[in-house]
Amino acid sequence: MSPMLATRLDFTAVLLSPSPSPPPGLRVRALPAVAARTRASSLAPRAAASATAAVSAKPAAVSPLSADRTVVRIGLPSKGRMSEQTLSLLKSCQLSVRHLNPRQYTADIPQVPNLEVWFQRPKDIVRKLQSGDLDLGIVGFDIVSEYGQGSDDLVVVHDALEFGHCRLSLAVPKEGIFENINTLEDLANMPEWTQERPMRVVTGFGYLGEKFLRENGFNHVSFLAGDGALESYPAMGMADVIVDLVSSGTTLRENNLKEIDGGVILESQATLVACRRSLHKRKGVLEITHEMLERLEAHLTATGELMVTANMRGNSAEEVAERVLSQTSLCGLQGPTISPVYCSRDGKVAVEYYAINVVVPQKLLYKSIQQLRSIGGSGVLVTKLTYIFDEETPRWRKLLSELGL
Ligand SMILES: Nc1ncnc2c1ncn2[C@@H]1O[C@H](COP(=O)(O)OP(=O)(O)OP(=O)(O)O)[C@@H](O)[C@H]1O
Ligand SMILES: O=P(O)(O)OC[C@H]1O[C@H](OP(=O)(O)OP(=O)(O)O)[C@H](O)[C@@H]1O
Ligand SMILES: [Mg+2]
Repeated sequence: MSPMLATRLDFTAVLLSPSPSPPPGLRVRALPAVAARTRASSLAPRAAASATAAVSAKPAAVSPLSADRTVVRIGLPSKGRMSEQTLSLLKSCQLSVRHLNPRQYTADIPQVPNLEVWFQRPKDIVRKLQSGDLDLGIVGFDIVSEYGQGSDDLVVVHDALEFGHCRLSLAVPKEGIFENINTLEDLANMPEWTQERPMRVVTGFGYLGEKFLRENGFNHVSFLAGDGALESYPAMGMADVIVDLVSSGTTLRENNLKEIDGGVILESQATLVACRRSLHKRKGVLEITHEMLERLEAHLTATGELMVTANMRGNSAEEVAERVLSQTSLCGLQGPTISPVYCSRDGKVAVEYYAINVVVPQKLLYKSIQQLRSIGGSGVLVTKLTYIFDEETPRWRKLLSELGL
């Protein structure tokens, strides 16, 4: 069977009929704001927020939560580039996954006794979270949005796990009839697209792609579903434009394609997602979610920060503090910690040196060392940080309020 499935969608017809309402029992809500973040690039995600707007969604097969399952389940990507990075992030949070046999789809995290790991394809993680067969999952926001379709069954617990960064973007050929097409508006207004000859779009993101083009005034569009190497389709004459993930932009460039202004549909990175009903009803899910969230937040806050310790001669802690605070790179999280270093002088306890502990961003390390030296710092030690736990976890508070707890 052909790996592709051609879907022809004439928007003239689609737009004339009223949008179907969401099926009963499926409240469509805005997903968290990863998509709405603005990017520094000139390709502003014009309709990024639209990917979160209310739309019709097919109901997932929602089964009642199985009451006889007492163990909590998390789904992790079984393949693809997210798989290794997910395991490595969990390991950095002391949540190492013990996977005895690579052909087995289950594993565990010894640190969290009541948690079972299931390796699944990313799209299946989303589907199984919706059906309640998984309670938690780590998956890209692109997959959550495409397969979750705004469903209220899913709750994004952590929206920025800081890996798997990419964007879902529309791209067109650089040359030929697209040579002077630089914006979404230019593309929509091309006289070439008619009911008989619609703009042919190839994508693996049929739901998001269709919704984006419909909401941006495209009238004559047909879709072709493709799984990979989509950048080859225009050159093969099989599609006019593509809607696919872009990270560095290399694949587009190497295949003579370009992004256009307003063509970014969604910004994505890895997220921790939960099944709403599990959070409410399954024993242990909320507690495990809390622990994972605390560890992930504290670890990601600590990433890129270093602890710098140095000794400095001085008459008092205050006098040393004054010197340290005069340097802009040495202010730490809440100012430096300064403590006396005790030594024995003529049989008595004396203080000649003070130890300074300060957390500095990794990128300011060298500047901080220079500043420490300039005010008399010596014996500088630099340590990586595993966690920075704040007084409270903002995302936990947000989750509780989202759950009405
Ligand atoms: N080029 C990229 N750079 C960074 N992250 C990406 C890139 N492409 C995809 N991703 C992210 O990684 C996730 C997994 O994509 P990947 O292509 O590795 O696996 P897959 O889609 O399961 O495999 P396949 O493409 O073979 O079907 C995507 O859903 C997306 O969130
Ligand atoms: O902007 P870039 O950094 O070049 O990355 C973008 C490419 O990465 C993904 O493909 P992948 O490597 O997963 O191959 P696939 O097409 O087989 O899925 C995506 O589908 C693009 O083709
Ligand atoms: Mg891929």
